[in-house]
Amino acid sequence: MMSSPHLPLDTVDRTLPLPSHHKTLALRYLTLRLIVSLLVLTVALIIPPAAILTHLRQLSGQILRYRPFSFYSSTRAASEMPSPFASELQVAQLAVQRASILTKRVFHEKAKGTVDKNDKSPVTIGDFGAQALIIAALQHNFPADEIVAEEEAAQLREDPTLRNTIWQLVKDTKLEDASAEKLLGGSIADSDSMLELIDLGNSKGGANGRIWTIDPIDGTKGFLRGGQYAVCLGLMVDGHVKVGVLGCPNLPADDATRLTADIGTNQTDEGRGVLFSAVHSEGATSRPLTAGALAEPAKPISMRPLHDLAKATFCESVEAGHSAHDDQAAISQKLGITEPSVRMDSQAKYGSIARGAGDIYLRLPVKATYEEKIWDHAAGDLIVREAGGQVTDIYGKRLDFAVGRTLANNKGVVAAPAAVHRKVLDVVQEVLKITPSS
Ligand SMILES: Nc1ncnc2c1ncn2[C@@H]1O[C@H](COP(=O)(O)O)[C@@H](O)[C@H]1OP(=O)(O)O
Repeated sequence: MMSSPHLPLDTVDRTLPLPSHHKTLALRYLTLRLIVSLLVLTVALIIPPAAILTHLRQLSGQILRYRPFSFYSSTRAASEMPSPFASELQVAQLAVQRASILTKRVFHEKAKGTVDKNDKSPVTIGDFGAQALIIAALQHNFPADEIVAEEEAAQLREDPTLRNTIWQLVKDTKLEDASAEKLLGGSIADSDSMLELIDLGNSKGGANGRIWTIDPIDGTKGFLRGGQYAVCLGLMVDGHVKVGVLGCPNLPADDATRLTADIGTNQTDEGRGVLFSAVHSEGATSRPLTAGALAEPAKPISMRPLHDLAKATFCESVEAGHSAHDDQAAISQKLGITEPSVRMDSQAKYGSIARGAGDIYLRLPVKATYEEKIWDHAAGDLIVREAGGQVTDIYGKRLDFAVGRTLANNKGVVAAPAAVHRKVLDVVQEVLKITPSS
């Protein structure tokens, strides 16, 4: 009987002898299968199945995370799934790094010792310049995203001299790494484009979609005196902060440096500059904010475990008009803290407690009507929470970034390690006479 490709398999006559070259092929095939089976058995006996799975996950993660940039360095362990915000984090870090370079130039060229400290023009120049550079990077990479930023360009449209001063700085400020600079979109085309970019920061904010928050120079007084200030960038998705980056050019680069006072006032740049970052559910990190910052691996940071609240270091604003120093002193005393508070400007306070250089940050309201701005808190709030902290307002509510350009649903800020936050909040409420119903 002839076998036919159209016959069902079980009708083929298997008793027919195979041609000899078929026999050789069959023999080779069986030998190969035997060798493969033996290999699989050996591997399975030596390496536990979980390890094989982990290896496969690592391999797929590495392939998915591959970026053709030499400076790219993810903070996630290789065994984890790729971060959904990897490119946002990378762009945000580089954008903050580039803007920080501009602010340092402004300080050294236009502020340091040369002007009356009442002259706010270095702040204006640094603010507009840093905002333009950050928005240019965001616009290049995520053109559909909205932006809530502090500055608008109307003042520059009326002042050609100021506009030109800023443009000269903006067009000359670049990252050292050419591929990183290219990733951010390179130079802005001209000064008109710069003004248009600055004005893109006019989103109303809210609970829907992707919205970036920018404070180009947070802590203007600190910036002017050569003390603490921060370049702040956060990404919110549907009202929740997912990525936060803080460039703190004047904080000590070494995470282990404990807070004493406004460290770094008018010192050189040597050993200073930190880039704090956090991605929701992925932890917080720090790395030196040097020119080639992202070449350095990011180090995970965490809040200091506080076994004895009396030994806490608490920090607060320098400006008495920004937070109630007297209430904060009373709280500190009730907690048994004997060390004086550490006063510093800007969101550098959030970064400092997140890396365990300090422990508690209190920002108790001075004016009942003041609404905190989302760009003053978005990045810092995420960085502290991802480092093991809790951040609430004085009523114990999480900061609500979903209601517009301000934190209209919150009053004040209480940030502390999660394990002791409730205790700190109890004392805050006792001193402020807040009852659960108030
Ligand atoms: N009455 C106030 N209460 C709280 N924060 C304020 C008040 N007035 C201004 N600020 C904000 O404090 C921030 C600086 O905080 P810090 O004291 O921690 O450095 C500034 O961005 C400033 O916002 P703005 O730029 O709108 O004036």
